[in-house]
Amino acid sequence: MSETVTRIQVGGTAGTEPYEVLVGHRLLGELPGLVGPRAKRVAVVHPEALAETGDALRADLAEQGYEAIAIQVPNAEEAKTAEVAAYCWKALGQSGFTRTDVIVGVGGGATTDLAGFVAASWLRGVRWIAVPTTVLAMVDAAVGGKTGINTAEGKNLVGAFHPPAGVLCDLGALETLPVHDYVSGLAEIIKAGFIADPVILDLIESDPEAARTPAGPHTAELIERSIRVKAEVVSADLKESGLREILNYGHTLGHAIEKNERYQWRHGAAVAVGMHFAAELGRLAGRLDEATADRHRSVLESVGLPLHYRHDQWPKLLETMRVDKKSRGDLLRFIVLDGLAKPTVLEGPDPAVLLAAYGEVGQ
Ligand SMILES: NC(=O)c1ccc[n+]([C@@H]2O[C@H](COP(=O)([O-])OP(=O)(O)OC[C@H]3O[C@@H](n4cnc5c(N)ncnc54)[C@H](O)[C@@H]3O)[C@@H](O)[C@H]2O)c1
Ligand SMILES: O=C(O)C(=O)C[C@@H](O)[C@H](O)[C@H](O)COP(=O)(O)O
Ligand SMILES: [Zn+2]
Repeated sequence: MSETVTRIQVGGTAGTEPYEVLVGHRLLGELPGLVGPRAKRVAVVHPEALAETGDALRADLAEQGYEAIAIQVPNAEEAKTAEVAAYCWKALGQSGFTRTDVIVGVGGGATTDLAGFVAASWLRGVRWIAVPTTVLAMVDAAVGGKTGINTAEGKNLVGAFHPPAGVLCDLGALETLPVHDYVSGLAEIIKAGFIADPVILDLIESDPEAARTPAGPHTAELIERSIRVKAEVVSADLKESGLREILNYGHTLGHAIEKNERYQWRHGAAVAVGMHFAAELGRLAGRLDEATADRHRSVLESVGLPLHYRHDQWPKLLETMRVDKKSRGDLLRFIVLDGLAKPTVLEGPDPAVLLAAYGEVGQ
């Protein structure tokens, strides 16, 4: 029986190179074809948790005749540092990596962000391929070419737009993902539902418990729909000159929470609280109807994502939000909804409204 592989094109407009996101099972055989004939060397960047997978990919590529090395990096957010990037640069330098050689990032969003950034910065840009192994990386991080690392001042403050040459979403990888990480990825899926594709919300609401596992009946559809949302946005606005900002829904507060928690919270969990906040902000600013704001609470809670954060942290969170990339000068800017699937920018909200919105979130 032939297996279904869905191919979603990204880019190819406004002078950008097109590439494909493949979604299906047993896709790793596609990797050598994506690496291509020009490369002599391939570096497989993987987190500690995926040491076996990283080594298996390295061995496959070596069998195909490439000089393949594996670069193991820390799990999760600990990989997104200047020190770890420098460690990767050293490994590339020592193996004689040239402009025609290729980096493969296999792992969650933290690994693909790092691997993409290393690819963007090495020799001012080499080809890279993303093999996302978490829900979140499949539907969001690995697609669209935003790469980067954190600094002491905040999240993703250093990075580059450097799209991959291809993305392989092998759904089989999700079998080993802890449920906590699986659910964290649902936050970005729910984000895609609120900003662009409400069918996503209907599918989750039809059976929230099933949505929490890769065995659920709608897993592939939820992942594919979310990728299509992302693909459409980044194809129209790769460098975030406008439309792409909608993908930051829930992230202004979410990133501040992640920093405040020293990155011990998963990104998706922080973004879930951030979306709750954005919904309240939209409602209190007179943009969003009450039913849609309530729907944020119900759908996020139904899959086990958090809605609340510490009340006493507001002054610190506000300070961090000032260096959010959407800020312009002293002007804070938030993505809010004018209604379901109608994202828009709220600039310089009244501080009293901001505080009132946090009043619904803080505990
Ligand atoms: N570039 C973008 O557009 C973009 C978009 C969304 C999120 N992000 C970034 O993505 C990161 C979050 O990514 P994430 O949620 O995938 O978390 P993650 O990368 O931190 O991975 C979570 C944990 O799961 C492990 N892991 C990964 N795949 C596994 C598997 N198949 N089985 C078992 N363990 C596995 C990882 O090693 C890690 O310990 C954040 O840094 C966020 O900023 C980037
Ligand atoms: O791709 C984008 O654009 C996004 O904003 C997607 C977000 O889910 C993602 O977390 C992204 O890394 C945030 O980017 P940042 O520019 O706010 O750091
Ligand atoms: Zn995100």
